[in-house]
Formats: sequence, C-alpha cells, structure tokens
Amino acid sequence: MFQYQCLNPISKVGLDGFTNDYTKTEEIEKADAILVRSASMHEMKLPENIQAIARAGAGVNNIPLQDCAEQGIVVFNTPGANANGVKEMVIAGMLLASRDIVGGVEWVKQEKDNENVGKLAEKQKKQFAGCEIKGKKLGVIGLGAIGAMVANTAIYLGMEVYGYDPYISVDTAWKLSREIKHIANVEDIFKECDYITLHVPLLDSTKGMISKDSIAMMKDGVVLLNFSRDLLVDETALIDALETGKVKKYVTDFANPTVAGAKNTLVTPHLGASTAESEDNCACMAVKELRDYLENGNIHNSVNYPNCDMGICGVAGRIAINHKNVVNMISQFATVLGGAGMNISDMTNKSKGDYAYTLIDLETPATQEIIDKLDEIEGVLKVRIIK
Ligand SMILES: NC(=O)C1=CN([C@@H]2O[C@H](COP(=O)(O)OP(=O)(O)OC[C@H]3O[C@@H](n4cnc5c(N)ncnc54)[C@H](O)[C@@H]3O)[C@@H](O)[C@H]2O)C=CC1
Ligand SMILES: O=C(O)CCC(=O)C(=O)O
Repeated sequence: MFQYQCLNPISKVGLDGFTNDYTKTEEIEKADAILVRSASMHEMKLPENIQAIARAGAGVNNIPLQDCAEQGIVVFNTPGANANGVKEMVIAGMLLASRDIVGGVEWVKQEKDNENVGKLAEKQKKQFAGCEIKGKKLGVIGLGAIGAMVANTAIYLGMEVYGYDPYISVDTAWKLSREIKHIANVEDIFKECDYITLHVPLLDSTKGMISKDSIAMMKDGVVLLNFSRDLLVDETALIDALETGKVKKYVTDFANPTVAGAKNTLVTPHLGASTAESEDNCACMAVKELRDYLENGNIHNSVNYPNCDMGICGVAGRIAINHKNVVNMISQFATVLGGAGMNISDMTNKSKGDYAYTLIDLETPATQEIIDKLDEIEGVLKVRIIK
C-alpha cells in the first residue's frame, strides 16, 4: 500500500490512474510520494518516508532538486505534457500584441450604453490598429517541447522563424521544420527579430538572460514574450524600455508587482498550462512515473536521478539503492549480498552527475537486515525493498 500527497490540485483523470493500493493523505509524514504543480517546496522539510516527487508540469524551479537528490528522493517532471497548452497561449500573445485587441474590447464595453457605438467604432478603431504577424521575424530562444511547437506553428502562420538552442535534443531537432533558421549566436536573435519568445528553463545560467544590454541590441518596437519564468528577464530594465517604446509590448505569464500595472504589458496569471488537456496529460504522466518508481523501482523522466528500467518486478526480490556517484559502490553492494548468501539475478547501475541508482534483482526476497547493512555503506542515500 502506498500513500501520496497533493500540494496543488491535480487532475482527477490523472489521479484515477492510481490503483486501490494507493490512498491520498494530507500528512506528509505518511506520504510515499508527492504530486505538485507550482507550489514552492524550497522551505519544506521533507521527511524520510518521501520516496519521490512528481512535478505535474515542466519547470522544476519550485523544487530543491539537489537537497532531494541528497536525501535519495527522486524528482520527476512531465516533459512535453503541457507544451501544446503553452504554445496556444504564445500564439495568442503574439496576436494580442500586434493589434490592441484588449484595448479595443475594453473600449466597446465602455460604450455599451451608447446607441451610436457602431458608428463611433468606425471613427475610433484606428487607435487599436496594428500589424499582422505574417512575414515578421520571430526569434525562439529554447527549442524544447514548447519552443519547437511555437517555432513550427509560426512557420505555418507565415513568419520567418529564427531558432536558438545550443543544447537541443536530437529528438526535438528531428521535429523542427526545415524552414526554421538555425541561429548559433543568440545576439543574432536580439538584433534581427520583431518578436522574441523565451522557452528555456530558469537556471543560474539563464536567469536575467534578457538584460539591459540584450534589450539595447533589439530592434525598436520589438515584442517580447515570456511564458517561461519572470526571473529570465531583468524586468526593471524592461520597464524602462517599455516606457521609451524600444520594446513595444511585453507579454508575460508571470504576474508580479513590477509588471502588473506597467505600460504596454500584457500579463496573464500563469495560465500557460491551465487547460483541461494539459492538466490531464501532466497528471496522467506524473502518476504513471510515480507508480513505476514505487512499484518497480524504474525511473523515467527524473530531473535529479538517472533513468533506469528493469521492467515490471516479477522476480523473487528487488532492491533499489539511491547513492552517490562514487567508486567502489557496486562491489560493496555485492559483498553485502554475497555475504548473506543472496544471489543477484540481474542488476542495473546508472548515474547522472553526482548521483547514481542501482536496481538489483535477487533470487530470494531481501530482508530488513540486508537493507540496514546496505544503508550503512558510505555514499548510500536510500535503500528500498521493492519486493
Ligand atoms: N507558463 C506556463 O504555464 C508554463 C511554463 N513553462 C516554462 O517553460 C520552460 C520550457 O518548457 P519546455 O519547453 O517544456 O521544456 P524543455 O525542457 O522541453 O525545453 C527547454 C529547452 O531550453 C533549452 N535551453 C536550456 N538552456 C538554454 C539556453 N541558455 N539558451 C537556449 N536554450 C536553452 C534546452 O536545451 C531545451 O531544449 C519550462 O522550464 C518552464 O519554466 C512550461 C510549461 C508551462
Ligand atoms: O502547473 C502549472 O499550471 C504551471 C505549469 C508550468 O509553469 C510548468 O509546467 O513549468
């Protein structure tokens, strides 16, 4: 039996993927797993009983990944599961920034009691007019699940698309339209593009990537779209650029006091993934990942531990060991198991950065005594009997 806690509302369609062996708890001390969306976990103390955290979404900047890894807690996300939802918001954002659609709608509302509203509209509409996106240059920074979809869709809309991602995955590269121009230097995007959209994770290396200097390189009247995270942009510098008209519009999904009432901003309340489809997709993927980890020890889509798969646990015994990626671990595991007369029938060891994971199938079920001995080995962070 397993217990899980939800730190945010998680789609029922996804939670229905848990079998009767799972129950929901409000007590973190009882939970084996946590499901989370955007709730910040940085100040939370995670008890030893927590085995895994699944972020029903892409961005994991709300989770202390390193601390979790150090506690042997595997953190998952759901790559691509909400990408279409965000892509549709980005396309909407480009259109809303191109004509003053929001201002026009507001104007009509204000004139709701004016019986000449139709006639007046013909006179007033020029103040809300703008341009089309067809033929304009769009720079996409970050060509992962979302960026690739935005780039491909913009091609269909007749835009000239420049794509920049020095770490692009082979899978995503295959999915990109051949009409997208591959940009090797992000400054070319700053200098050339009419619209620039950000689709990178918030990391130390990406924080503040849109700075006073990068804004200075941009074309006058550029539109900046940020559906990734607010800290990617030096928003104080951006507000100055919006005041002068250097940046025509800032479309952002991240409300904060700096941008909420600022001139020429279109701010949405983190709505990118708020569609029934995205919420269901993320929750289904998150639940699947947690179940495979808790029931079989397999890891798929972890952001702090390596992927590892030994299939469904149909053997007599299986143990999972989360440990530091240091020398001599496997021989120590084998010594403990061999010393207890336990024969290893299969084994996988994978590493990711400073952390590693070993799954061991045994011809006999593991005992608590063995687990305690493995736990004593220096560098071992967590040991679990799967079966
Ligand atoms: N507004 C919303 O509701 C949502 C926001 N997001 C945000 O969007 C971000 C991207 O999401 P996905 O596309 O699903 O993630 P992803 O992991 O599929 O793609 C991120 C891409 O950024 C690239 N990248 C990393 N550093 C870079 C750099 N310095 N310059 C250029 N490219 C760089 C990576 O190589 C990768 O291809 C998330 O990390 C999250 O912060 C994601 C989903 C919903
Ligand atoms: O769960 C949400 O609504 C936020 C989605 C998001 O920002 C993400 O997946 O990175």
